Amino acid sequence: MAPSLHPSLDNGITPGSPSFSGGKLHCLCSSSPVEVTLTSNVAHNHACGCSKCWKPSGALFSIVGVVPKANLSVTANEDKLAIVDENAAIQRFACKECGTHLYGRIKNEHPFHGLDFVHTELSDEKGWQEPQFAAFVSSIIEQGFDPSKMDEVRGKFESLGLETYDSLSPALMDAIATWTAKKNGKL
Ligand SMILES: N[C@@H](CCC(=O)N[C@@H](CS)C(=O)NCC(=O)O)C(=O)O
Ligand SMILES: [Zn+2]
Ligand SMILES: [Zn+2]
Repeated sequence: MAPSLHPSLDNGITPGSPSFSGGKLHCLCSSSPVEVTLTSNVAHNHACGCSKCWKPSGALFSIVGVVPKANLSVTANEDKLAIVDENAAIQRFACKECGTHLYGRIKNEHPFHGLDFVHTELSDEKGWQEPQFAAFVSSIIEQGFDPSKMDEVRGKFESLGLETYDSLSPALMDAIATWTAKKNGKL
């Protein structure tokens, strides 16, 4: 049996709606959940296998997309949030009670500065952009996944129509390289 990737991938992908214009995310606390309101859909939504992105229990991958930070606000119980790792490029704000990551923000100079990283599965609304690709796939081995089963994992993504990468997608890697070249005066 193919390994479980993520609940929103295992039974097929539900396409998002191009006219969807945002909604609310909640942490998993049964009382006083943290609420984040987004005023746009996400972009670049993807599966991430890295060790830092929040995954639901039992999932091998995170599903994470971006919104401009101006489109994100914490609208309830912000006092429950704390930064997971102050030194990471992405400062991930997690609920201190249930551990769910509500959003990740890039604090310093960075190609993705101005974008926030969010997990749309934390919303009850339908229409969020569907996952577009899988990133940092080989990183699941670092967390203890059996390397001999990687073909099954990549095959499952392929059957879903998603390309797999061991860093980010070519479009995002090109965006990072362009930013770096401009910073260094090469472009
Ligand atoms: N192999 C590493 C990869 C970590 C990594 O580079 N993650 C990417 C994708 S989320 C990143 O941009 N990280 C920046 C950060 O976490 O601040 C791991 O699994 O921890
Ligand atoms: Zn919580
Ligand atoms: Zn990640």
